Amino acid sequence: MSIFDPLFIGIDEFGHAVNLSLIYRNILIGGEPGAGKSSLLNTVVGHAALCYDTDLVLIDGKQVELGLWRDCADVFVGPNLDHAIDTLERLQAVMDNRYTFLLDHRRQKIEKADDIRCILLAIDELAYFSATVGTETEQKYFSALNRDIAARGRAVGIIDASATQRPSSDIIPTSLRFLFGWRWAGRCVDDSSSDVVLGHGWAAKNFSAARIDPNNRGEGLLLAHGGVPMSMKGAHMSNTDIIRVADYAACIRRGRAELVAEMRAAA
Ligand SMILES: Nc1ncnc2c1ncn2[C@@H]1O[C@H](COP(=O)(O)OP(=O)(O)OP(=O)(O)O)[C@@H](O)[C@H]1O
Repeated sequence: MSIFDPLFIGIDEFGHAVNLSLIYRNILIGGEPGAGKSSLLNTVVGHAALCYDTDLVLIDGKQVELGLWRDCADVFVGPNLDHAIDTLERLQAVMDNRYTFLLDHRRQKIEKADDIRCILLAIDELAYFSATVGTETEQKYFSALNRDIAARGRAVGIIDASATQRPSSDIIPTSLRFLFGWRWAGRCVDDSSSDVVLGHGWAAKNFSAARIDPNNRGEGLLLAHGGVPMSMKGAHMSNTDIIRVADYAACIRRGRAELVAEMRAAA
């Protein structure tokens, strides 16, 4: 699989598959606790884990939401703000190097044929790093780094997938939201929280994730290709499913790394 191909993320209200292209995009996932955010993020990470052209950078304040992918990840960050900041700084340096490459080759974005590995940056839970742990200065620095990566990373193959259970304007200011082309709102407590994820004004037009049945976990409003929020149910992998896919992905990734090392040694 390639990250340049659309990924299956669930079904719409007619039962049709919902496929989402993630390359050159970021995705914001918001909703109340239990809405199904981690489930959707796991689907995105699982797809990327199986892609031959994608590295994984996973930042998970709770550790267990994305922790099953740890063996597939190039970097796995737990509840450690210093480590998260250090990781985003390194990602920023990679991003800058890639822009230098593009400039040198008179190009504006990387393409599939470039053989440059894309990077999925997945963050669960955004508010943990931007508003809970550390000093205010560190939190602001983390947010600034994440904003920069979301703003400039897309053209150089860095995809930002961030999830939060606190869809409020202090965690997702408008300036940050607009950097996420794709947005998914699981059930939210009220219309304004739903608008924080999807964008101001959608609730007034009857697109509010506050109307989702709290028992219908995984149901959400997706703002993507069509430009209008669509109702959909996210694909869900059980713990066992994730372990199976993650073990398989770790195995093929290790195999690839060994193959590359062998080819380099032979060259
Ligand atoms: N798409 C889905 N289909 C079926 N069940 C789902 C789906 N998504 C989530 N669930 C159920 O809801 C539970 C909570 O989902 P999940 O952990 O993804 O929520 P969350 O929004 O990430 O919660 P939190 O903010 O507390 O981390 C899951 O354990 C699962 O049982």
